[in-house]
Amino acid sequence: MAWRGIFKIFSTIASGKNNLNEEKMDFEEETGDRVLNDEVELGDEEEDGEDDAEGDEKEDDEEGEEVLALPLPHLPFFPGFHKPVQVKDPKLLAALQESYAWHAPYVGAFLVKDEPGTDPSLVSGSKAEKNIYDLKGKELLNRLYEVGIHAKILGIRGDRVVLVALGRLRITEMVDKEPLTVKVGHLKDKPYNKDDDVINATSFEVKSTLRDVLNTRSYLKRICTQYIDNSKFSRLADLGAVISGAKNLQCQQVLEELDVYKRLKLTLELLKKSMEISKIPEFVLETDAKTTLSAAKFRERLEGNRDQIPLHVLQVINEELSKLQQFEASSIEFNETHNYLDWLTALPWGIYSDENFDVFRAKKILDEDNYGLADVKERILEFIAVGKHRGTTQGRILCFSGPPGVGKMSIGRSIARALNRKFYSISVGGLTNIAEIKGHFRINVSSTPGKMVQCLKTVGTANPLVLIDGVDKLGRQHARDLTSAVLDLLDPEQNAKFVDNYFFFPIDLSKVLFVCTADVVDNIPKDFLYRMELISIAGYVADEKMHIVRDYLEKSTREACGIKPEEVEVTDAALLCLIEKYCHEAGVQKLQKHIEKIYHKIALQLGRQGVSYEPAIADKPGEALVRCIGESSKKDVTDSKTIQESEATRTIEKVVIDISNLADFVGDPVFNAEHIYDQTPVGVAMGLAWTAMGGSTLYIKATQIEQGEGKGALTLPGQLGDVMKGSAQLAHIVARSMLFKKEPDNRYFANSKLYLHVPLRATSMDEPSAGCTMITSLLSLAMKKLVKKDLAITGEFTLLGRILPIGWVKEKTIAARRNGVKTIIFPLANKRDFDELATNVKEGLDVHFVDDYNQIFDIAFGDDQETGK
Ligand SMILES: Nc1ncnc2c1ncn2[C@@H]1O[C@H](COP(=O)(O)OP(=O)(O)OP(=O)(O)O)[C@@H](O)[C@H]1O
Repeated sequence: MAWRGIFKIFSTIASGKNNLNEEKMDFEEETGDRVLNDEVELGDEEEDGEDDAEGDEKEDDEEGEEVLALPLPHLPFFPGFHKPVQVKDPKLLAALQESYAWHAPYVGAFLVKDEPGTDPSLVSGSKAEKNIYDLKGKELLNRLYEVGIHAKILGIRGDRVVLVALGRLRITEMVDKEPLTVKVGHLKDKPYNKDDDVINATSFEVKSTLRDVLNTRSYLKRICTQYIDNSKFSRLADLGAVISGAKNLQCQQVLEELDVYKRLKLTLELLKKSMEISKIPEFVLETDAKTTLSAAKFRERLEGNRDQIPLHVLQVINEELSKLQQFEASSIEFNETHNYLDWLTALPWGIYSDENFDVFRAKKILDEDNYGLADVKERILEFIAVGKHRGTTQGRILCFSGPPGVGKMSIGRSIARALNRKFYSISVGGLTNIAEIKGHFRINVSSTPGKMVQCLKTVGTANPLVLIDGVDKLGRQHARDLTSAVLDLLDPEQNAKFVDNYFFFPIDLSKVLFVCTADVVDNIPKDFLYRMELISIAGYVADEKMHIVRDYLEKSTREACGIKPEEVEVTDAALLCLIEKYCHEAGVQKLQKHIEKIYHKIALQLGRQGVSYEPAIADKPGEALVRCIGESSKKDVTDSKTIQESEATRTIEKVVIDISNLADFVGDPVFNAEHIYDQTPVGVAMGLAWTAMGGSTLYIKATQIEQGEGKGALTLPGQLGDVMKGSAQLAHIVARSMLFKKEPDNRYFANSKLYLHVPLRATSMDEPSAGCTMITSLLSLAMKKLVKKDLAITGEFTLLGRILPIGWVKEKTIAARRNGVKTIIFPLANKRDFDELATNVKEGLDVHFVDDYNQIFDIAFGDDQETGK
């Protein structure tokens, strides 16, 4: 600290010496580099004659003065104080020298804001200083706080300029770009009544806290004490801010506050915090070894961000540290308090990662982590771009919906990476108790805080991206209070004051960015829905899965298993077989599991693989010998000495996985209930459905269970929901009237008791889109005609003969492609939905859009259709 030197300069000014340049030189010689620090110096309040605010004055009373703008990268300073500033911009320095020489030694000094994207509460000079010297004109102007100090140059030596602050001012406009010159308006404090009890009481408290702080800093006490008693309220507030040692943003807030009462309050808070911090080291000296060690550990943790810890938390820390001192080191109370302090001091108070809004970088990251999903990525880029304009991404909650394994979590992780936020996920589906969110009350040693606090401790920053995984699982199986606890987390009104039961004081979660995922949107509790922006991910067709497995899943699994690319080859045919025959899913979760299974087996085989004594037989020198694992695994060399000796001539036998040996790694293909028939038999038609697992194909099957004159009836599976039951009955009526038109003599429906089977898995979403498929299967049975091969039909039918649109067009189309469907019939009203799909999803499909069942009839039972007789 350069306070001794500072005091000398102050005395110089106070003693009325005019040759400040000379004095400054003495000062520098005596204090050396310390003058480079951003220390401020107490000047003579009366000498500069400013800031006589008590009781008078209007704001901005002197408009229009032009001054050079001097950026202050570290701390603002206050009227009545002196400050040496290093000026690194040669043009600005020359201009300052000229002003000084021409006896117009006035300048505007403005604190530099941190770089855009940096959290303003994370104050650090280096961040502010970074690149500031490259900025000119408007760019520089935008990086300066508008409110600054009107200062007089007292002397210049080299690139160091000594200033005394005269008063506050505000930039009104830019006059010159280089060096930056601005027009300013002078600011005066708002009028106030100096006899007011409240302001007097506050100033009294400021003085007393200031004295307490000074008692811990004897080097300042001597210089400052006289000013405490003699300063006006406004100057007292400024003095307090400086002595508190607060960082730039907090001091800037004091500088900008023209209401003297509010300024005193701000300063009081800063001083109290400074006081609390100063208590911690005192304690450490007084206690026993174990407690000292613990306290030292806690103190060390707080070291970096002391100033960012809220006052109420500091108070709790100090109280708990005092308690710790009173307990036996082996007592339960000691351990309880120790745990509590451990949590308290491990939280990232005021530590934020710098948010990055660069959309080009974000796009690169999203592409690096996730294949395809162009529309989803575009939405995310929009989200980031809006965040850039607003200065924050807070307040909007994205919710990714879609079946398992479509990459919802992976996208969330990429957003965190793109925004430069830490990532943490909380699966709410697995929560059983509100305490998992809100924490346990501190009643015993094993009590812990809730997930959110655990998250902050784990990630080490106060602004992570937290993925709430499975919001659709809330509500149904959970107690109402757990659901509302999660809701409070997401609510910007509530989460700034989130109270974890373990701490019992508010923790600010307002800087956390929440993103949610859900499998089924319809199951998301309503209270959540209206806060969210839904982005759905439908699933992947085979060629997309091929890219994902080749470029992402295989690569990451191979790396995780420590296998080199040259040691293994999984052929395209094997991967395609895996996709088509083993993994009938919308996402790639099963595929990932199968790839892991394959690679674990490969790792074992490579581990068992012997070492060849012969030189590698390869086309090119150094190339690995490629041989099928079946042949090679017979070699079993176990002698480790021999292995070491033969390292130099080691032959890597590449494991090749093809269709022929795929089953050795993943077993036989699984039964695919979505594709049972190559050609559906009479009475069976294929429909398209949507379930929580994504789109799927399903077979609707009509069977005759009884025959006889006048026996016409329809029986349905018991598990069918009301909507589907209604659809089936309507389908029976429509099919009967259709048959009468097509084959008037056919009395099949009148004389047959039928059973209409709908697969259980398709009935979970009780909806009417299978209506047209039901009619078709009934007609197929009645006319003994096969339905066109590889045809899937979806559409709701009304009694009036209209075909109504259905939902989940993308999901259903993907499911159709996955199950070898060649022709799809969609309602005409869904044409637009289909047209909007990506080309690779629509590829190779013959799609018909209809608004009348006759059109379906013609496609399904066209002239070339075989009869099933
Ligand atoms: N488009 C994609 N590109 C690359 N990898 C993907 C893609 N989609 C999914 N994956 C990968 O598939 C795996 C499963 O994805 P993820 O866990 O993100 O799915 P999810 O939709 O969140 O599933 P769940 O609902 O079961 O939680 C991850 O390894 C993920 O990286």
